[in-house]
Amino acid sequence: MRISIEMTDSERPVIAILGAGAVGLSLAGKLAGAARVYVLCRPAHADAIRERGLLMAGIWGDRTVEGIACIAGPEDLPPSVDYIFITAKGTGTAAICEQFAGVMREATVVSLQNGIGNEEVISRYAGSVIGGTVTTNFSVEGPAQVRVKSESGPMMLGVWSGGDAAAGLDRLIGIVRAAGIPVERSPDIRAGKWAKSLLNITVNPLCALFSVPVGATADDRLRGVIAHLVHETFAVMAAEGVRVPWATPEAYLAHLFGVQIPDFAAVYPSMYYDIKMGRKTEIDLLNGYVAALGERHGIPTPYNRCIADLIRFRESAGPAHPTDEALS
Ligand SMILES: NC(=O)c1ccc[n+]([C@@H]2O[C@H](COP(=O)([O-])OP(=O)(O)OC[C@H]3O[C@@H](n4cnc5c(N)ncnc54)[C@H](O)[C@@H]3O)[C@@H](O)[C@H]2O)c1
Ligand SMILES: CC(C)(CO)[C@@H](O)C(=O)[O-]
Repeated sequence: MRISIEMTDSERPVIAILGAGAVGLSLAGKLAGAARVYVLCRPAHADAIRERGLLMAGIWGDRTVEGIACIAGPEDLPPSVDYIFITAKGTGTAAICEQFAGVMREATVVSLQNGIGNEEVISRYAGSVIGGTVTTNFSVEGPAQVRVKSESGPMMLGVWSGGDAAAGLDRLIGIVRAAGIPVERSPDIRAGKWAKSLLNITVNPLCALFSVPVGATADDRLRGVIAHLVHETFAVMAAEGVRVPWATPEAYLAHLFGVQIPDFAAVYPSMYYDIKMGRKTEIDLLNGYVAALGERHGIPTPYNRCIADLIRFRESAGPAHPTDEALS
């Protein structure tokens, strides 16, 4: 299927997507059906988008999307932007906020990033902040070429901070839904970020350390480690007053092994690609975050601390495989 987007339609909302990787490019491909989309792209993706459009494959549809505008900085954006999505890794949030600080002051900024702490950083720059989670697997297959492989729930969006966030959220949910992305309103997005992080705290580092897909973490020899990671995280969440949809660690473990791991069995999580490409991971926003909070509350978190240290060591050892720097 070939989709052309009419870019002269001034009625369409204007959306900027900052970070054109697996999530950002896939989001751009879908949102282009309902909005004027501007994407902050590295040159390899920008050149390919200008030359032949964005190639999408997988469960969000097979298509070539034209009409996406690639930008190199805030100066390339139109004067008024309705929403800014941040889809860079958490390691790049502060730098992107600095670069786009002028535009963010007036905009509603949405984070779809994994881990805890991004919205706090964004709130220091943005007029309004919407927190988000996306429990879907995306990967970059080549320049401006993405595949959406599996999904285990809708995108969740909820008010984080700022006076205009509530009104902006209703409109945004309408736009995302019109674009064909499953999305729901989160009544408590702070808890929602923790709920999503449970999956990333358990499977992401193990898959990254051992170069295995998500399904491999159901191995009997890893289940005990995962159970400790979950118990520690629940203790820290309780101390923080965070209430996730599962009342006990056991209830979440049943969901993890019964639903989420089977849903993502064949795919590799984002941290696996970071290690493969020799990039810094989001471990400080996941297991490292749990360990740091545990220390503050006097809660022992030896499993999360150990996993965080193993990942930090693995990061310092460089790429796992030859890397295509142009796409990183
Ligand atoms: N990949 C997934 O399946 C998945 C699913 C759910 C959530 N997430 C989360 O979404 C976020 C994005 O993940 P991803 O897998 O798309 O990462 P990614 O590394 O594929 O993409 C991020 C992109 O942002 C770009 N970028 C970062 N800073 C930039 C800057 N200052 N200027 C220009 N470009 C910049 C990088 O070059 C990279 O291409 C992460 O927080 C991740 O944990 C990923
Ligand atoms: C859902 C998930 C584990 C699957 O890719 C994703 O959050 C990721 O890759 O980090």
